[in-house]
Order: sequence, then C-alpha cells, then structure tokens
Amino acid sequence: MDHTITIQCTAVEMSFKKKKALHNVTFAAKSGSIVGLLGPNGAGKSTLMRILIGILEPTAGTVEVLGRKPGVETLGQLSFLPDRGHLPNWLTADQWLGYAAGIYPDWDIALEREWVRKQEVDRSTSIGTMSRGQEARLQLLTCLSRRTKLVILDEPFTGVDLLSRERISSAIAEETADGDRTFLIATHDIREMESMFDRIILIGDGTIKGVYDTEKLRDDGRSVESCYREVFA
Ligand SMILES: Nc1ncnc2c1ncn2[C@@H]1O[C@H](COP(=O)(O)OP(=O)(O)OP(=O)(O)O)[C@@H](O)[C@H]1O
Repeated sequence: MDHTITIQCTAVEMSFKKKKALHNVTFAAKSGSIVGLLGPNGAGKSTLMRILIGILEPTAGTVEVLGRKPGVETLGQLSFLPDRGHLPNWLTADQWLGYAAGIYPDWDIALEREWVRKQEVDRSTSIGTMSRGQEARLQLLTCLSRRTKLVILDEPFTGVDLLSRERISSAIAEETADGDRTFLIATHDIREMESMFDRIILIGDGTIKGVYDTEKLRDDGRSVESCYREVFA
C-alpha cells in the first residue's frame, strides 16, 4: 500500500442505463494535498465522488481510497459533504453537534470548538430557522470536526458568503500545510477558491480534460480560471 497516495482511480467508467457519466477516468490524489475537481454542470463530479465514498459501484475500472476498494471501512475513515442534504431541522446547532460527536468515533471536540468560533455559528440557533448559508456552514464544520485522513466536499460553499468562504478556505489550507489530510473539493467558485488548491482536475462530459499543479500554473503566469476557460469555453 502506497501511503503517499490517498485516492487512485484507474480507467473508471460509469454508466446509468444509456447515459455514460464517466469515461476512462484516471487520476491520483497525493496525501496532504488539496485537490479541486472542477467542471461544468453535469460533468460527472458528484458521480465520481459517490464512487469514491463507495455508494456507487463503477461499471469498470479500479478505485482505491486510503489503500482499499471503497466500502463500509473506507466510508468510516473519510468525511463527505454531499451536494444536497439537510440537517435535522428540529435540533439546535448545539444538539446536532452533540449528536454528531456521539456517532463519529473520530470527532475532535477541540476542532469542533475552533470551527464553531471561526465560522461564527450560534449554537443555540434552531437548524430549522437557519438561512441556507448558516446551515451550509454548520454542515461543513460537521465534516471538518472529524479527524479523518480524507475529506470530500461536493459544492461546500453554495450559499456561503464571500468572507466566510475565504475564512474557510484559508483555514483548510493552513490545516493541510503541516498535516497529511487530503481534501477533494468540487466547486464552481473557482475565482475565490483557486489559491487553496495544490492541484486541479478538470472534468467535462465525464472525461478528464486536464490535471494541473497550481504552483506550476502560477509559475507560468496562468490562473486556474484562465486554464478552465481555455478548456471549456
Ligand atoms: N442516478 C442517475 N441516473 C441517471 N443519470 C444520472 C444519475 N446520476 C447522475 N446522472 C447523470 O450523469 C451526469 C453527471 O452528473 P453529476 O451529478 O455527476 O454531474 P456534476 O458534475 O456533479 O454536475 P453539477 O455541477 O451540476 O452538480 C449527468 O448527465 C446526470 O444527469
């Protein structure tokens, strides 16, 4: 098992009846890196993430996450934020966090407190009365309060205001700087998020259109946004 690679996909295919959602998807994500998964609507980002967490079985190809085929064991070792999903609206933020702390063995209470402070979450607020952005921040901090080696976030910033996005992305970048936690993040907020990525994977029509190291892009005087435009415009 190669401990320096957290995700390895080789020639992955995914078909839903006649629809081919992924075709020949091959890439690796190194441990401790922040990888952006970028592409237009319907490109296959969420499908790929569902395969990585093990709730979808690819039609062909091989996938290794944390050194194993995705399944119940790997699911317990990663945090996943789905693109759609709601927290129980009858609980307050405090009750929800207490519940999450009880169900996740890797919950880190110090990390939870830090994220609650950073994201300015009012623990006494009932989830049912939260705005979309407030609930999104609570969902995100639920993922980030676990000590998992892999964090997969599908559109984590939808509804989150600009300054909160910046606070969250710089905190994630700080956290990975001296750790071996790996992040795979699908987002359409390229301009605000591009500085946090070590590597970007561009995906369109279910195929990988390019994989770029962002440092190399910057050295070449290019931005993630310009690269995205070149590939998809
Ligand atoms: N369960 C399913 N059955 C049939 N088709 C599906 C299913 N899930 C996804 N698809 C199709 O696969 C393609 C990829 O969808 P996916 O949700 O992975 O895209 P995405 O890149 O996450 O898009 P977005 O940026 O809009 O969230 C789409 O054409 C979608 O309609």
